[in-house]
Amino acid sequence: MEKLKIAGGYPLKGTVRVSGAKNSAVALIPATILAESPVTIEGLPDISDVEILKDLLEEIGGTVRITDDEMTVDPSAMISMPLPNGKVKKLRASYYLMGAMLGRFKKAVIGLPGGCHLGPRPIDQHIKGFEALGAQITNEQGAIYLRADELRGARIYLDVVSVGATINIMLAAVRAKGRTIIENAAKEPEIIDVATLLTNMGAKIKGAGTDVIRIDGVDSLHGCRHTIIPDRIEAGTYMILGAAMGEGVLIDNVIPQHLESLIAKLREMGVNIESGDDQVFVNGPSNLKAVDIKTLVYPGFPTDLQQPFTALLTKAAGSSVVTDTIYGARFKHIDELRRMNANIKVEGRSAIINGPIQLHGAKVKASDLRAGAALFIAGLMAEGITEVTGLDHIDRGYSNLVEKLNGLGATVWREALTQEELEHLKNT
Ligand SMILES: CC(=O)N[C@H]1[C@@H](OP(=O)(O)OP(=O)(O)OC[C@H]2O[C@@H](n3ccc(=O)[nH]c3=O)[C@H](O)[C@@H]2O)O[C@H](CO)[C@@H](O)[C@@H]1O
Ligand SMILES: C=C(OP(=O)(O)O)C(=O)O
Repeated sequence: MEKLKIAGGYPLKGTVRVSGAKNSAVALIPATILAESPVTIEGLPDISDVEILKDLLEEIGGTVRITDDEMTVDPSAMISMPLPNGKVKKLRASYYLMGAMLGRFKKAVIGLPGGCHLGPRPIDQHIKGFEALGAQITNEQGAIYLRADELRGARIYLDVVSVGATINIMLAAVRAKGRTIIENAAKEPEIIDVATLLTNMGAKIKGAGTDVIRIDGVDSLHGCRHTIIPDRIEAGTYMILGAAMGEGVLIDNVIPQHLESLIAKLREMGVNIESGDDQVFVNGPSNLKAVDIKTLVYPGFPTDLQQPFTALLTKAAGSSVVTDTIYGARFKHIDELRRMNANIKVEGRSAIINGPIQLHGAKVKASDLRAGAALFIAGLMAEGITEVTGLDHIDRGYSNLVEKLNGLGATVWREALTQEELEHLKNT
């Protein structure tokens, strides 16, 4: 096990290239199960979630080849192997194996997913959707058993706007008989990306990216080649970093329209942002103004950028309020930021940040992926050395982090944990 060491307080400058989107990749890879011939996905990020999904596809009989950032999956010999335990618990998106395997094999056994601990993360809307399509579902000792004699199209209204449920229902419905209509669907760009792949595989989907998606089931799907969209959360993380410490940071391979809510908030703080077709230039001024943010479903401010943004707000003059309406308990990074001298209070679903404060280097632990992002940003803002443990979380979502940060002029490196640190981590 390793920790990330950061020598903070130095300005950052230069260009950073954004990788393919984690939250697309983790749905596109399971979607390949639905095809009857090889599917190639280009531009995949080098993250552990992708590695684990590759292993899971191999466990069910797929042949997977990875070269550079391209993955080719031959799904022809796959079978509906039960996956009640093991790697499915290491990531959230293993739930997409349910929709994809139900669509192709009409049966699946998948353990309940893992992923970031952000408070309760039920999957009742996924189950409701599968049941509406005609599946019988039971939960036996933490594994979901799904079976259907036949999947039939249905009208499904989601009680909560859910990215995962929208994609999972789409995955099953492309192989159902007749028309499925998903109402109150999520509108995140990753949903459009998955719908684009499925359409290229021969599926009939209309309305992805709006709150009503219509799917006409087909008898079979075929292989194709697909290029993944850029990761708006990774791009947003580097924009926040550019605002905090940048003396001119160019973020390359980004779709600026995916980040309008973040761009608006950064401009409100006084950050200078210029956006082009697929690039955003960020220049962080020395004086930042406090702002309030409220996370919302897309196109609102993304919950996945709430934690990194909180780190930036420690530098802003005045009092800022951050409210997370999606995950009311997504504040595990706050105690760690306090260790670094931040002045933050948590009240219910909100964090109140008082600034400006000069952060100090400290030993901190990432409790989840974006808490990790908040901490490496804080480490780069702080005076002195910061050590971040919990890198397994950060490695789920940030491709080549050390190389990208050092490419901007940071001094960041990974170091093996000492025996004493390993013991301490086990006990906390
Ligand atoms: C792999 C992936 O894409 N992860 C993203 C996805 O997670 P994920 O798809 O799991 O998140 P959802 O959009 O489903 O969750 C949104 C809200 O709905 C609730 N809910 C969800 C499903 C359900 O069946 N019942 C229910 O009550 C959740 O607890 C949460 O409060 O969207 C989240 C919200 O943008 C992001 O933080 C995650 O990065
Ligand atoms: C919460 C996240 O991921 P996951 O849903 O995969 O846990 C995230 O990417 O910030």
